[in-house]
Amino acid sequence: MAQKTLTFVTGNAKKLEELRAILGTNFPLEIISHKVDLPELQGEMEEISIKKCQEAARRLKKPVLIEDTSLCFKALNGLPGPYIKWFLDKIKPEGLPKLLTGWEDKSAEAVCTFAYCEGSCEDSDVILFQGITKGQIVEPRGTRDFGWDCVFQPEGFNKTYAELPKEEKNMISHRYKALEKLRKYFTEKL
Ligand SMILES: O=P(O)(O)OP(=O)(O)OP(=O)(O)OC[C@H]1O[C@@H](n2cnc3c(O)ncnc32)[C@H](O)[C@@H]1O
Ligand SMILES: [Mg+2]
Repeated sequence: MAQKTLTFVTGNAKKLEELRAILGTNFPLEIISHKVDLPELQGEMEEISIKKCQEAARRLKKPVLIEDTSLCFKALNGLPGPYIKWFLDKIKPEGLPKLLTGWEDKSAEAVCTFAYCEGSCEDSDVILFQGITKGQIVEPRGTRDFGWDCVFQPEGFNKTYAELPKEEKNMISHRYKALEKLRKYFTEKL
């Protein structure tokens, strides 16, 4: 029998690459990707992910998985948070540590929220899987191939995400932690 599929809707090829590397072959569903840059409302992380998932389901008319990533600076009460994409776009990674110039506290949380919905997708039908990795915002170091990786140094490491080998990032990252919850859910369900 053909393997069941799960459609991951994202406009970001690096997210898809990490998801495939993290889930590997030890996952009961075949992942199909659908490249759409979905509109994102303003609000709290969870609310943004729920609405993004509902919009994906409305467009594709089948069960969908989406993901939204935030980078939350403690000194700024959680900002840029879900708006990190636009900060990065305008001020580039080197601008991010500058936002914290006036603060001694450079701590931040990388938060990944996957949202899955299967059927009618009322708010209560959307299931969330969240992973958080704590770290520090530092001057850019390492490769520049993925977002803010070069300015985020995870707790317990002296390398930024961008300096760590991909396999190592994928063993400790916010995305890994969220995907472990998702894996558990689908492994038990199927
Ligand atoms: O289509 P979607 O899935 O929304 O993809 P996106 O690129 O728009 O992603 P988000 O809306 O979640 O915005 C998150 C921003 O953070 C970046 N990002 C996401 N995960 C990252 C990671 O693990 N390391 C570094 N940057 C990351 C990403 O490139 C965006 O600029
Ligand atoms: Mg987006």
